[in-house]
Amino acid sequence: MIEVVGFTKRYGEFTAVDDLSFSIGKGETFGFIGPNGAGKSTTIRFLATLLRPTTGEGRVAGHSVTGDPMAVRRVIGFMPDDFGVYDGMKVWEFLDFFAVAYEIPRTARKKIIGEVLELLDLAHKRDDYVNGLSKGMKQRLCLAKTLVHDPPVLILDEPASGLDPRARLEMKALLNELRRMGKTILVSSHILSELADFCTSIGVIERGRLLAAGSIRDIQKQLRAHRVLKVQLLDGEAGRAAEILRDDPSIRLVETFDHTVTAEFEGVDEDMARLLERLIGAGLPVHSFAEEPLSLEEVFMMITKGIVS
Ligand SMILES: Nc1ncnc2c1ncn2[C@@H]1O[C@H](COP(=O)(O)OP(=O)(O)OP(=O)(O)O)[C@@H](O)[C@H]1O
Repeated sequence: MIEVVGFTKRYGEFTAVDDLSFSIGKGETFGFIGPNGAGKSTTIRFLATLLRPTTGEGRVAGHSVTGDPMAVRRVIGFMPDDFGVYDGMKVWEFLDFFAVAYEIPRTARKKIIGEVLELLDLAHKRDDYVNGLSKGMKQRLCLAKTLVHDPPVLILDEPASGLDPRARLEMKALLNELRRMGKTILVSSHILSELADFCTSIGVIERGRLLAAGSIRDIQKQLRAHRVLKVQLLDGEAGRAAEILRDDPSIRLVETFDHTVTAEFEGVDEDMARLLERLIGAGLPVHSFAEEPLSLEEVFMMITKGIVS
């Protein structure tokens, strides 16, 4: 549904985005991750047909971003990172304004606006003035306006930025709902935990370059050499377990804390089974023995440190 090929954007001598390529399949939720200034908004504005590339091409639902921007605009819902709302406009008028811009016939508009307000839990605010809404509600309203023309693709630039924890959770639930509705979503953030739960794939961008892209599982697979093993024992036996682990060629770093031993593991699954056997065989009261899944934060740190590419 989204394809970016060799996108580069230069401002004078400065290269904001350098030869970026990635693609996003139908129904995927793609998390576009990178620190401030990495080039996320530049890429997003290009895909939203608001910024001309220095070089490169993009396609959304088969339409060329530079060749047929009007067709692209019809199939995307775009939420910018920084949006304004008009003074003296009511919630329903704001949505009606965008519905008119998308040439939705008058007869259909009322129904669509009602449905979108319902979906975004804003129905009770229908006749309130937009500038009197809380930040979280304004953010939801901006998401609502991206949906009035029922686009198959949503391009959302930091939709949860500046929200309090509760509003962030609500935004997350909404994005999950939109994914269930079959939308293809590109969502950017510099807060990883925000994306970890619901993205099917990610792209990591830093200083204008894409460091990794693909499904979270594939990226985690590349990191298999850096697996972490966590063993919990009953009272006072962590030291003895640590000794046994240290002695094994599949283990690198070992740390103990309280009743827990954490070890960096470099072997294969069979080595892990053998380790458990050794611990039990030595009579140690193993309470739990498991591989620690890598969090998205850890994956990101490894990628940006150049450990994987
Ligand atoms: N119009 C412009 N002229 C010059 N430099 C620009 C312009 N727009 C963006 N940049 C620079 O390009 C780089 C990428 O900016 P961009 O806004 O895409 O980053 P970002 O990843 O979206 O960051 P943030 O999370 O802070 O929004 C930054 O160094 C920025 O200062």
